[in-house]
Amino acid sequence: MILKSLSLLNYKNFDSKSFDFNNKINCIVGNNGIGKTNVLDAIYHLSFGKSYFNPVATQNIKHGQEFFVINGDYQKLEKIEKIIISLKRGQKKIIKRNAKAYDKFSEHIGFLPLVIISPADRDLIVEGSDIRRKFVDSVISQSDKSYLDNLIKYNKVLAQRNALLKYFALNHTFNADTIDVYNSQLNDYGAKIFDKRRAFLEVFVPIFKARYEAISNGNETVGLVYKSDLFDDNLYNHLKAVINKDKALQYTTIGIHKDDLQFNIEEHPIKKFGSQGQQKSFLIALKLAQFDFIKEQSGVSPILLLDDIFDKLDEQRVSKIIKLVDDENFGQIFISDTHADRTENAVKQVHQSYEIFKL
Ligand SMILES: Nc1ncnc2c1ncn2[C@@H]1O[C@H](COP(=O)(O)OP(=O)(O)OP(=O)(O)O)[C@@H](O)[C@H]1O
Repeated sequence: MILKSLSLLNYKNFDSKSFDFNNKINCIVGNNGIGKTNVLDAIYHLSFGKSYFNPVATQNIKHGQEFFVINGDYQKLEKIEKIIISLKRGQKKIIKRNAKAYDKFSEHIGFLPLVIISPADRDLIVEGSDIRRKFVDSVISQSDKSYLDNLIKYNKVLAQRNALLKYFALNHTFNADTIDVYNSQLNDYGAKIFDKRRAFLEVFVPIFKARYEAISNGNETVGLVYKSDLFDDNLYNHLKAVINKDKALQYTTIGIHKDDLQFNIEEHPIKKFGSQGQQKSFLIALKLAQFDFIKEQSGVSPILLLDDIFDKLDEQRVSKIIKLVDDENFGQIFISDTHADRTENAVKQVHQSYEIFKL
């Protein structure tokens, strides 16, 4: 799958900008703050219907403007697919594929598989469990529609149960039967999500370990450990057992929305015990494993976005990373970097087909 061309209108710092891309490697270079990451984010937007960096949709509209439009022409399985995303202040975002608007954005997820590696990935290590759950959900969702459906349904019921707990507290009342209906629904959707997460990690962990070993030359052992209350008992029983706590706190304290993925190095949390270099290698391995997994599941090479990952790395490592991604396994790659020479030198050593876009 190839992004042939991209055009932006009022997207972040761009008024109007168009690109015709190379089928293999595209390097977006320029000074700090010029908009390199914004170009990658626009490409991310086309795959996921939202920004990777700024979750507030309207903040992606250029200051002082009323709307943005992102236009991407893809070649996928010999077909041209035209994707347009537009957002006008005060209105709902629209995603169109070949001029037809999607009813549900979730239908689009996975159609244009994509993996991004960025300095912002550090949040996966330093932030709370929700970021790691989102990572797992995003990897599985790109190749499994029913997973995303179940997740959306689970979250809907969860919000209803939480609203009900608040209502009970406010009105000093309680109805066990209504809560029980929600408990059953959460149990059904939760079990499906738990099973998928467990099955996914069984396949994903060995891929991740192999990627880490290649980057670190096999010097350390790393692990990903899935933590979920559902390993002990089913969600229905758990929800019944914690009802007094839930009533007191007015929200649902147990369920797959509390699952976590522990990142370990030598069996200890990498957040506390990993060096900066080890943490960076860990994140790159995680994302390359995501790439491998999606490719294996979908049969399509995801687009790979490498945002600023060469910063603070010496030339040898830059070449090593480019070499790593430049086997035939990989499809189209987008690289952003402040150093035009550094990127070009590294890229031309390993591939003849590349394009440099100077912003
Ligand atoms: N909604 C917006 N309207 C106008 N400008 C915006 C908007 N959102 C972000 N920007 C601008 O985009 C620029 C940042 O762009 P980006 O992060 O792509 O830079 P970069 O080239 O990747 O920089 P660096 O090398 O520092 O990472 C900033 O100047 C910021 O002010």
